[in-house]
Amino acid sequence: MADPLASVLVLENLHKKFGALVATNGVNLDIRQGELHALIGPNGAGKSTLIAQICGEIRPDSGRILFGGQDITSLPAYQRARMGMGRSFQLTQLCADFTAMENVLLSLEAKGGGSIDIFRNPRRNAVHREMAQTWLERAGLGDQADRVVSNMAHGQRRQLEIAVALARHPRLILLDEPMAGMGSEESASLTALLQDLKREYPILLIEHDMDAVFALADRISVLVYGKVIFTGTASEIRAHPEVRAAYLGEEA
Ligand SMILES: Nc1ncnc2c1ncn2[C@@H]1O[C@H](COP(=O)(O)OP(=O)(O)OP(=O)(O)O)[C@@H](O)[C@H]1O
Repeated sequence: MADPLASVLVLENLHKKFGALVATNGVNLDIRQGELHALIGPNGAGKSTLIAQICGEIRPDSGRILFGGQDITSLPAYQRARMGMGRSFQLTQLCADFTAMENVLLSLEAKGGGSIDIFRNPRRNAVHREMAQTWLERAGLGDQADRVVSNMAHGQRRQLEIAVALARHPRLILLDEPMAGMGSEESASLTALLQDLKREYPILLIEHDMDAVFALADRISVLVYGKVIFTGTASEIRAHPEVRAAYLGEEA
């Protein structure tokens, strides 16, 4: 049973159907303080549907979601974001015509709940610029502040999405396939960034890149047909016959 004090996020017996299709079938999962927890599973296993329920984009049919010990099952997505649920989307959420700096500034302004006036208030702008620069540096983009997003490489955009999430002081970071579409060099540099961030932020990582998963995850949960069939460390996952058969494509 998950300890709500040690766990930043707890999913209790979540169910979700789309018509007759069972996408989430009694999922129990907890993300603990200080861990990177990876969620893996074959295509169509229900990973994105689960993350959409965590974020509040899809309402579960039954079950509960606790965030920081509070029941958030019926809260809308924007309130969950305000409570510190930071998400990096599979599809980019960046403003392509703005610079990296401006994107982080927008995120800072949104966190403060103020009006979006990054181009008008010079004094606040100076303070926020300094803060935004810190987040850009943290995400490995210290020298890219004035780069317009549309001119950035794919991997840099994913790093910028992380800087945008960090600027909101997340209590949990949700990453939905951050390595998708990356070459091996970009994946390696994002893996190094996440290695660094996971010491400070609990992270739920959905990822098909198993090298990254095995390098990063403290625990891994395997989702098959909407059900978590096993949760364990990388070596436990590798040794588990049912997981090897169901997911790693080997004979049990
Ligand atoms: N809005 C929807 N309406 C109907 N069926 C849906 C909807 N969203 C997802 N599904 C179905 O639910 C199942 C789980 O899909 P989901 O996208 O969550 O899987 P996934 O594990 O994220 O897959 P992938 O790894 O390919 O992204 C699939 O069979 C999918 O077709």
